[in-house]
Amino acid sequence: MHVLPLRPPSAALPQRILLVENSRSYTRMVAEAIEQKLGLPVTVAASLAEAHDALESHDDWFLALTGLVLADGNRDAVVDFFLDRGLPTVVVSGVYDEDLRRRVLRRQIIDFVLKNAPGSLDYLLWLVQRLERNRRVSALVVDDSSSARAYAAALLELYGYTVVEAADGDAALAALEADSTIRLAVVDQEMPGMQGIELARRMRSVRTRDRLAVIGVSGNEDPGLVAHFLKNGANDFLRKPFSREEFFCRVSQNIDQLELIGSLQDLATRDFLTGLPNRRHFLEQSERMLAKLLSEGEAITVAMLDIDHFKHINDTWGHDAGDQALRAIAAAVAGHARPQDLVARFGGEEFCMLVPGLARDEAHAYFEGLRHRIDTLQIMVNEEEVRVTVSIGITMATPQDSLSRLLCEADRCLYLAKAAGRDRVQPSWTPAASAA
Ligand SMILES: Nc1nc2c(ncn2[C@@H]2O[C@H](COP(=O)(O)OP(=O)(O)OP(=O)(O)O)[C@@H](O)[C@H]2O)c(=O)[nH]1
Repeated sequence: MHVLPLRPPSAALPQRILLVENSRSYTRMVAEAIEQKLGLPVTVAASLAEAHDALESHDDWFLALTGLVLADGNRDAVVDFFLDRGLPTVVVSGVYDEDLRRRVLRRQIIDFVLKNAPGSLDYLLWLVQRLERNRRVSALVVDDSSSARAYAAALLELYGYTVVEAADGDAALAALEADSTIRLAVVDQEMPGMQGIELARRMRSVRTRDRLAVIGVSGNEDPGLVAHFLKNGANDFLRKPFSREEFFCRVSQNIDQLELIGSLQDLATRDFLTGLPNRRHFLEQSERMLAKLLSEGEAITVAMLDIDHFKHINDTWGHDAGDQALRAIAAAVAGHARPQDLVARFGGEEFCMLVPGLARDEAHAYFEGLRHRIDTLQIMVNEEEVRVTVSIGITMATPQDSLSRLLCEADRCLYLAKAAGRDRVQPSWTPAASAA
């Protein structure tokens, strides 16, 4: 089904955050903000002893946020406590001390956040969300130097990314082709064979800017290098040697941008209520798919589906119940569709589908199956079961067909299905006796 990829459910990954601080007002504020704005569970502890008990009582830890001065330990003892347990850790400190900051960041601590600085809570929330999401992002590190590769890979892993390494351009292109989850590539310029700029150009020809961020890296002082990288498709550039903070900022900014593009694309192409592709997206996709399938001589069925007496559901159980029914039916439509089918919420209570590769009888049976699937849906509203039925009009493309004629014809059949009593599939042809 050509539904845009939904983000994999977060629930599959550990979500719990341990917040360790002796100031109750601070822990309350941070815990509330994380739970309400990010929807992640927070457990609060005021000492290492309480942190120990908390860690024992759950097994779904994702991150620790900790102060450095606690009743039963401070500074290195606190850092050791979390690092010994292998828990990704962010230090939240009440005092600005540059030596301390540097010392802490030399350890495997993710970040050092100043507690009372302006904007610090917003930064902390952004950081937690970024780290949470990074776990679903793969990053490719391309460098012929194994030590440089290991350095960048270790930093990316510290920030939660899944890392794929490549020692040259060809291996990088092969990795990119094999793994569609790679969203970020950190590419060194000075490599034998294909250099970084050429690799950036070739990567860009196979992955557009909305799907992959490329960061060029080089120790070369050549002043033209940055522009050269950017003109060849890189999004950003880092000069070696870079600090881990600079690295993290650049990487995060690029991934943030990629996500922003993704959510704008979602807004433009998805129906907000049901998550299905919207009418405009369906029409664009279908035009392209129809032309291709017709040229290949493939059978194509177009269907319009409308919920029966939907006004009655709204009037009887309320608009929210109507919305719930719409979501349930959308999920049934999406669940019935095969990977090659196009589906959309076409308007109010109307859905549309383009289904390739089925002969008349098969198409009829396919939509009968969908009608039955919706008939048997159990939609619970205020502990009451609401049943819904749908009417479906279907038609098949002829060799020179147009999308607008197919949609009109499916709509005409839908009207006939309604007129004949609803809860039925009405083909534009006379079904063989054994069909459906
Ligand atoms: N809850 C909810 N209702 C919607 C939405 N979009 C459209 N509707 C309602 O859908 C109903 C459509 O009603 P009608 O076009 O009269 O059709 P119907 O009641 O389904 O009757 P038939 O199609 O003739 O079986 C109207 O009451 C709209 O307000 C929506 O997003 N949410």
